[in-house]
Amino acid sequence: MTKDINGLAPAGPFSDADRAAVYRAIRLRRDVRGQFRPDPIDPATLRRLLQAAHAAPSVGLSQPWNFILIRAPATRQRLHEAFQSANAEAAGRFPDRKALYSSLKLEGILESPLNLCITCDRSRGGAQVLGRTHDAATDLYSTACAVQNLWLAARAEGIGVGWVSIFRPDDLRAILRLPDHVVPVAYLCLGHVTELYPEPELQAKGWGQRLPLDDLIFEDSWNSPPTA
Ligand SMILES: Cc1cc2c(cc1C)N(C[C@H](O)[C@H](O)[C@H](O)COP(=O)(O)O)c1[nH]c(=O)[nH]c(=O)c1N2
Repeated sequence: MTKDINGLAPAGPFSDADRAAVYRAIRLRRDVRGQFRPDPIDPATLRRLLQAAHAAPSVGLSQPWNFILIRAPATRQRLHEAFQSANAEAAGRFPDRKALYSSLKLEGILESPLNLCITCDRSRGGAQVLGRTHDAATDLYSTACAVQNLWLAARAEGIGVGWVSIFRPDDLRAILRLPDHVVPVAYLCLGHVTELYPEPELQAKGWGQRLPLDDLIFEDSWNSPPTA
């Protein structure tokens, strides 16, 4: 990219086609549980996905993430068992919808060719991090930004991503041998996909619905009426 004399790069809008591609990736990104193909993700593609994650914004440029690539079948088996145990407990938290809950597939730990845990090192950047001085959670938010970057890039690459959060955190810590200062933010299943739901799967299966955007927009304060 060319630089101007102040060291800044041009920042005009993308071309129509490029803009459409960005919005398309956002619109067509899905959480994937059951559509993974078993063929591996080639190293160059995986590298692009990790580069996309690593390009995320982070508080004070602290880049608190690490990427744990999980391929070993024995490790995945243990994680799958940890999921099953937590998921059985979770089903009991929805007594009125237990049958529907239990019918949902909520992970692809064993079917996907790659699992990836994105962690947040809460000590990264030292005791004081610019921008984190008054909100300690901002390192976790930064890590979530990395997850979303990867998720969108993966959609563009034809790689499905599924986020699995139904684990007892101590199980994840023990299996992945995480030190105390490292938080497992996202456990992801990755693999090629040829078909995706056109809408959130949880919507297609009657668990929930996307809320109308206009109901979520306030002006100036929480108590203002919706703008619509
Ligand atoms: C922090 C977090 C945690 C989870 C999820 C997402 C996020 C952001 N999602 C995926 C979630 O169900 C999904 O994103 C929504 O249903 C919307 O669907 P699409 O992502 O648009 O397909 C998810 N899905 C699932 O099957 N098992 C899970 O444990 C989780 N956990």
